[in-house]
Amino acid sequence: MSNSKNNSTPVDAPIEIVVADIGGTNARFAIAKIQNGQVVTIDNETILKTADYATLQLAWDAFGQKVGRPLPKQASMAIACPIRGDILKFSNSPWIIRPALIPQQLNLEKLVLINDFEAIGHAISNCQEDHLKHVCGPRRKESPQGITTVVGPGTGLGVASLAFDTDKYTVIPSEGGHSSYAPCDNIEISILRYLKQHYRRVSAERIISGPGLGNIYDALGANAGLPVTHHSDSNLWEAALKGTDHLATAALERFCLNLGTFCSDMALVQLANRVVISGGIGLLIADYLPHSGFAERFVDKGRFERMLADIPVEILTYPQPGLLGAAAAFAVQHLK
Ligand SMILES: Nc1ncnc2c1ncn2[C@@H]1O[C@H](COP(=O)(O)OP(=O)(O)OP(=O)(O)O)[C@@H](O)[C@H]1O
Repeated sequence: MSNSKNNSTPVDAPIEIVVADIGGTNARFAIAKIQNGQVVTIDNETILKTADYATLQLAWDAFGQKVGRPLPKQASMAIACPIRGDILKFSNSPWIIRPALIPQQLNLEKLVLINDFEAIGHAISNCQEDHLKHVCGPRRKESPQGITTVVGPGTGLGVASLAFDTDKYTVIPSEGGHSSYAPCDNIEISILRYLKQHYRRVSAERIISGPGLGNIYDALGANAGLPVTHHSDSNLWEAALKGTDHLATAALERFCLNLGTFCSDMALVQLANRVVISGGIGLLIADYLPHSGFAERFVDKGRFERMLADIPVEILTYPQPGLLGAAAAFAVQHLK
């Protein structure tokens, strides 16, 4: 399961914890076993729709019923919002979390709360190499050192950086997905113009996310004078990837171009020497992206083109990285 960088010699008794990855669309739960600072197993994986539950507590209870035995009294939760202040509000879901009340509400003795993208950072550091698929740039031959930029389109657009120092790593969360959308050509300027009619401010997340494909599709349609609007994100993604709707496929190609620009923008900001793409959408486009215009856009940075051409870009294909990352974050803290 893990090739964690933590070296611990004593043999601890294994402990079981609940791990959760709470996004804007999905609330994922599982039971993880941890021993000697390593994630040993992750079982009972359950994916619930956040929209089906009024609160985190109700979703937690539904998970408990599915497991069918009392849940462990320790938990690690990755949450799609900044972990700051007395009240945590999601950008893309009506759930509200009061960290001080959770232990009592969920009958917990120990709780670790981390940003969902911080969890992805831990997952990247703890997954096996075969869960990292090469997209473009040189193929990495050695363990990463220095800074890895992590970009994850899902319901929103997560961004973090991972700082590796010999056998240790630090995850630095950010809210980079809310930086302003930067159009690169006339088509993208027309997409920005269209979206400005609907949003006071157009952040990168409005384009580079699951719902972003719908925004691009509607904008391309409106700009071409076509009477089209999309109705369901999942149908649109399916049509785009299968090639059954040529406008959806054009929107997907534009999505990949914008993802390329955004990834290299973030790599420059963080002075990274590696980029990893994650998120539900990363997984969805893992086979499409290497054959799209992504790579060309990634290096299209004027005087910095050669620097970007030397950066390997990979996609994290581990199926539930938020759960692995939440478990790994708990394991790191448990060792301290
Ligand atoms: N078949 C599908 N089912 C659900 N969502 C889909 C599907 N296909 C594409 N999508 C898009 O993917 C998004 C969900 O992505 P993901 O699975 O990463 O969710 P999440 O973890 O809740 O997101 P986040 O962590 O960014 O809040 C949806 O908002 C939707 O736009």
